[in-house]
Amino acid sequence: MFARLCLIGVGLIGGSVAKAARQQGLCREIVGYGRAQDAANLQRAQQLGVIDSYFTDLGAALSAADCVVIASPVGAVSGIFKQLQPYWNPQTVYTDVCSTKTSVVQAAQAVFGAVPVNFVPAHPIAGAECSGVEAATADLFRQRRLIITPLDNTDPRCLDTIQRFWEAIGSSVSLMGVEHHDTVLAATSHLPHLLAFALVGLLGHKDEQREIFKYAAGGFKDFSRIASSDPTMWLDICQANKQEIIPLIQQYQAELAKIEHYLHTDQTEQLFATFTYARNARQRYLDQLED
Ligand SMILES: NC(=O)C1=CN([C@@H]2O[C@H](COP(=O)(O)OP(=O)(O)OC[C@H]3O[C@@H](n4cnc5c(N)ncnc54)[C@H](O)[C@@H]3O)[C@@H](O)[C@H]2O)C=CC1
Ligand SMILES: O=C(O)C(=O)Cc1ccc(O)cc1
Repeated sequence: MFARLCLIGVGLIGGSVAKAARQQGLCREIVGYGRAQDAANLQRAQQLGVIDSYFTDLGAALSAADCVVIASPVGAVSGIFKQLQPYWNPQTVYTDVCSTKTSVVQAAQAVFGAVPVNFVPAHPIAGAECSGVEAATADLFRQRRLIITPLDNTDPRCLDTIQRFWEAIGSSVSLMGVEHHDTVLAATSHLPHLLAFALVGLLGHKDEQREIFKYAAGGFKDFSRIASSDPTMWLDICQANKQEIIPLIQQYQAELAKIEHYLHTDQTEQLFATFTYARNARQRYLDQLED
């Protein structure tokens, strides 16, 4: 499919894209690019056989690349577009894997004036609470969703290429508007991560925290897993999508206040109805996972 795949950022997601693309025979050569401070990580990625070679010189990394995947933290994307601009090649397909899409598209608009037709914004809805190339796996995206947020001017051939790439890796691809993506992901990904950070932080500050964590059951382990996620990555995501996240925090606070009120006033039926409604909603979520 590609002669040279260039990954800008070779961590959990970039490394997993590389492993999956290699396993499926989607490219002849895979190279990584990073800043001087990323060199040790890139060297490790090469040692692990995730990439064939790496560069800290962007021009060298991009040379002969027919596909470029930006797999850096959200906050680095604007700077990366600025660096890419002088080398931008109309024959190359560019894409990204970032968790927020409006910020990425706005960054491209700011640098290029209009989002280049050969840039296809994308987001794999798959990952983990761990980061780094050591955690990369070839099957991370298998049977997982991937959202592409094309723009009106996106070249259909580039869109088709990126869609086929992710399908070959095993993902189920959906197309969605850029802003709609950020609304949906704020609810199911960004808010839950914030809630996990908030709860574990709250408990961690308590004097009896050792006792609390010692006797935590499986439910706490399930709920708190994503509080092990990379704080830098989540800072970037939350800042980039705060317009969508803040109203959800407010709605969640209102929901908690309602539950608090039911408890205070012994409104058993209301409390039961609240739990039952949520349980049924989760069942609907589980049912559609099987579809
Ligand atoms: N971790 C997850 O579960 C998921 C993450 N994402 C998105 O994927 C992107 C990458 O996340 P991860 O792979 O988890 O992070 P990671 O921390 O494992 O890897 C990011 C890599 O980018 C490199 N990097 C940082 N700034 C750079 C720059 N200016 N130029 C070149 N390289 C740079 C770092 O050295 C690091 O190796 C993020 O935008 C994240 O929002 C998307 C789906 C799932
Ligand atoms: O670890 C988990 O359960 C995740 O939710 C991983 C994840 C993190 C960020 C994304 O944009 C998509 C998926």
